[in-house]
Amino acid sequence: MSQPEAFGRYRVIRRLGSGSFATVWLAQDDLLNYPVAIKVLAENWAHQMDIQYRFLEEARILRQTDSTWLVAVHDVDVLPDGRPYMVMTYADQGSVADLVQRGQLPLDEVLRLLTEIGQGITVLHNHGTIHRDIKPSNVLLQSSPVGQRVLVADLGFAKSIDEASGFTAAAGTPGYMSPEQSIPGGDLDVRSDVYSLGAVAYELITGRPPSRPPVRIPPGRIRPGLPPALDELILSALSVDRESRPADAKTFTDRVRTIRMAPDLPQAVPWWQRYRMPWQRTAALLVSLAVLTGTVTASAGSPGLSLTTVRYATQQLRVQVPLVWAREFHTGREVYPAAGTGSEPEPGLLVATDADGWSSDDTRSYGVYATVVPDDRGLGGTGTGPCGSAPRERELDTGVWRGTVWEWPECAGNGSFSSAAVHQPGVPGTVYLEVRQPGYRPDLVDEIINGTSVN
Ligand SMILES: Nc1ncnc2c1ncn2[C@@H]1O[C@H](COP(=O)(O)OP(=O)(O)OP(=O)(O)O)[C@@H](O)[C@H]1O
Repeated sequence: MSQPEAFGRYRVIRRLGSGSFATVWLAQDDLLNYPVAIKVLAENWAHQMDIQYRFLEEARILRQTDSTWLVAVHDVDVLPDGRPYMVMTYADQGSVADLVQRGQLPLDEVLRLLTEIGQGITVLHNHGTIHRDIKPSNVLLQSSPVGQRVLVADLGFAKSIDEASGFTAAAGTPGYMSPEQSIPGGDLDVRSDVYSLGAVAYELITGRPPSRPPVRIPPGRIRPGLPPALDELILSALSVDRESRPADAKTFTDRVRTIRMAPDLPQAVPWWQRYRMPWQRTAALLVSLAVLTGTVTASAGSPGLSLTTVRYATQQLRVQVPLVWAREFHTGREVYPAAGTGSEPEPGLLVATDADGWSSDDTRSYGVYATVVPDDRGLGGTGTGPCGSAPRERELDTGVWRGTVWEWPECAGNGSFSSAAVHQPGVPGTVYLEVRQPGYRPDLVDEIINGTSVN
C-alpha cells in the first residue's frame, strides 16, 4: 500500500508496520498537536464481513475498557473505498519483542513488565474478554512521565468468554498459544491467556519462547539465580492441564507482585537511571513536582534494606522510602490516598510499587503516601480505613516528630496498612502519611516517619 497523505484530519507521517490483516501508520493530529497510530484493514480483507466485524470488535473492546495498560482507541471511521480504520494511542518505544532482541533484561525489569502486562490482561478478563494472542510483539511500549509504560495491543483474535466456551476456531501464535488453542472446536477460558503470559515470562527471562508443551526445562536452568517461586509460577502457567495453571491473569499477576516485593530480590540499576531518555524529556515538568534525590542509604533498623529519599517540591516535603517500593510515583492532585474517599484526588506525594493500584481495596501495591495539611484538618484512623476493621492506635515521639499512628497489621489479606498524623512542636502544619507494606513492621513505619522532613 502506498503512503496516503491523510486519514480524515490525521496527517500521515510514516508506516509503522503491517500485520496479517492490517497496516499501521504513524500520523499527526494537527488540531490537537499529538501523534497517533492508525490501523487500516488491508484491502483484500476489507469486504469480508467477518473480518470487518472482528476489526470493529477490537476497536469496541479497546474503547470500552479504556485502560492505561491497553492501547486506547480514540476513534474509528471508514475510508471512501470501504476500508475501516481505527485511531489509537501511538506507542513510541516499540514492542517487548524489540526489547528482548536487544539483550538480557535485568530481573526487576522483567518483573515490572510482567506485572504491567498482567494488569492489562486482567482488565480484559474483567471485561469478559480473552485476548488469545498474547506475545512479545503484541505488547507495545510508550514513554510516560514516570518511565516506560506497557500497552497490551492487537485484540484481533480476542473473544468474549461466553463465546469462547462454545465452538472456537483455532487461533493464536505457535510458541505462545495454549495447547487447547490448537484444537479446532476446543472450548477456551481465561487460562489460555495465563499460558501465554507464562510463555512471555519465559522469553523475557531466557530470551527465547518455551519449547513445545509439555515444557519441562525451568527458566532458572537457562538463567541461574532466579527466585525458585518464579520458576514454579512460570512452569505452572505453562501446564498442559489448565487446572494446574493460576486461575486467571489477576492470580498470575499477584504472584509476580509478591516475588517482586521480596526484599532480597537482586536490584540492578534504579529505574530512574534506566529510563534516562523519557526522564530527561519530561524533566522540566517533574523537577518542579518531585525528585528522587538518588541518595540511597542503608536502613538503620533493617539490615539489608536500602532507603531512598523522594522530594515533593510544592510542599517542601522529603520522605524516605525503601528502594524496592520506589518504582512509580504520582504527585500533586493526581494522588488518591488509600484512606480517602477513593474518588477525590488529594494533593501530596505517592511513591509505590504500583501507583495506579494504590487506592484499590485489594491492592498489593506497597509504598508511602505523604502530604502536608493544615493543623485543623480532621485526620486519622477513626474509621475502618481501607481495611474494613478498627485500627490499633499508638502515640509516637521520635524526638523530631510527635503524633499518632493508626495501624491495621492485617489489611484485607494484603499485608499491613498504617497511617500517621505527626507534627514538629512549634512548627505549623501536620504531615499525614500512609504506609502499606507486605508484612507488619511498625519499626519500618517509625523509620519512614523519622526520615521525613519539611523545609
Ligand atoms: N499503537 C501502535 N503504536 C505503534 N506501533 C504500533 C501500534 N499498533 C501496531 N503497531 C505496530 O504496527 C505493526 C503492525 O501491527 P499489527 O497489530 O497490525 O500486526 P502484528 O501484531 O505485527 O501482526 P499480526 O496481526 O499478524 O499478529 C507492528 O510492528 C506493531 O508493532
